[in-house]
Amino acid sequence: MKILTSFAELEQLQSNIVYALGTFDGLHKGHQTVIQRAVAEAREQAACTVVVTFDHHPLYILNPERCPGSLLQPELKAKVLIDLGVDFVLRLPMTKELLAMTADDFVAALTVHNEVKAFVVGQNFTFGAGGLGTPDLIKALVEPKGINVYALSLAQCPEVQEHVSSTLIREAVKVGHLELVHSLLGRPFMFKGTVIKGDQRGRILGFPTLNFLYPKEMTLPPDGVYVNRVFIDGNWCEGVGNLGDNPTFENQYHRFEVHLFNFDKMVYGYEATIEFWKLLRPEKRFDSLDELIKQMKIDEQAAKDFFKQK
Ligand SMILES: Cc1cc2nc3c(=O)[nH]c(=O)nc-3n(C[C@H](O)[C@H](O)[C@H](O)COP(=O)(O)O)c2cc1C
Ligand SMILES: Nc1ncnc2c1ncn2[C@@H]1O[C@H](COP(=O)(O)OP(=O)(O)O)[C@@H](O)[C@H]1O
Repeated sequence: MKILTSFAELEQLQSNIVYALGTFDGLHKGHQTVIQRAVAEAREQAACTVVVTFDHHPLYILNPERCPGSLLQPELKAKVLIDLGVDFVLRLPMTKELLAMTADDFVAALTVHNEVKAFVVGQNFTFGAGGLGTPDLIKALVEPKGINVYALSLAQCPEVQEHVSSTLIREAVKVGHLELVHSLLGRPFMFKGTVIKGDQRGRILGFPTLNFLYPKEMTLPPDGVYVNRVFIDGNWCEGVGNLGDNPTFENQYHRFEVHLFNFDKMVYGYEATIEFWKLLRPEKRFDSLDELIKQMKIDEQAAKDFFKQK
């Protein structure tokens, strides 16, 4: 899969194209339906699939304070898109100029220089200046040229009787409903980070932990203790983690740390991917180390039981 970042790079593409359009934050089940349809259509038409998306949410430019947290970092997003069979991603930098581009100009930029076979979008997709571009507008502009437009109905979420949306998933992450999030994403909620040095206290407590700074652009789950799986040093490991600022101790900072079962290696500086499977309990302040250790043992057993029953 190749990532393009400008219309100029897109123009160089010689092959027939099927587009999937969307912001696609999280690549949830609804997004996956749109992209899978584009990939299938491209195969039928001997075309390549180009997913057109943006590097940031529009509010990142318009009103950064209100910009929602992301559900998937770019590197992990690329991996999901590769697994879906996508050939190209046109990841447009979100800028004032792009936001001012009319919907007609946006469609023209995707069609004037390329041989396009089809567009696939979700029914509620809007784009272009003022969000005035709709699936019907794409149809009006390109169907006369023999280009098919498929506006797919929205994937429904049986758990809450609403359609699957990035907003719904963000809200579920923020309150710690990680099992619902898992079901709506079709995979666990995850982030990627680098192992940093902590206070070197974990090993003394009998619970060495990998420490990470939680990525600030990502939607933040509540502080608490989680069942996790971690990809590190080429393997997936099960574990139990804590997100928070360790109120039992003085002079702490907000971080995520995870104790892995069946792991015994020094991995400072390594990259890891951390999955969140379930919130076990809120973080709390303990009056003594013994009480904290006693609770960590209970947490460890709860996480092991979770994986055993899965
Ligand atoms: C399963 C688990 C549960 C934890 N729960 C709490 C907690 O409720 N309150 C707290 O202050 N710290 C909690 N911690 C964080 C520990 O205080 C921390 O891992 C320990 O102090 C080691 O820190 P270090 O890795 O910086 O050396 C938890 C850690 C783990 C692994
Ligand atoms: N089972 C394990 N789970 C997590 N980290 C482990 C484990 N065994 C060894 N380690 C290593 O020990 C380090 C954690 O030890 P710890 O005393 O908690 O130090 P720190 O506070 O720097 O994280 C990790 O960064 C990792 O390299």
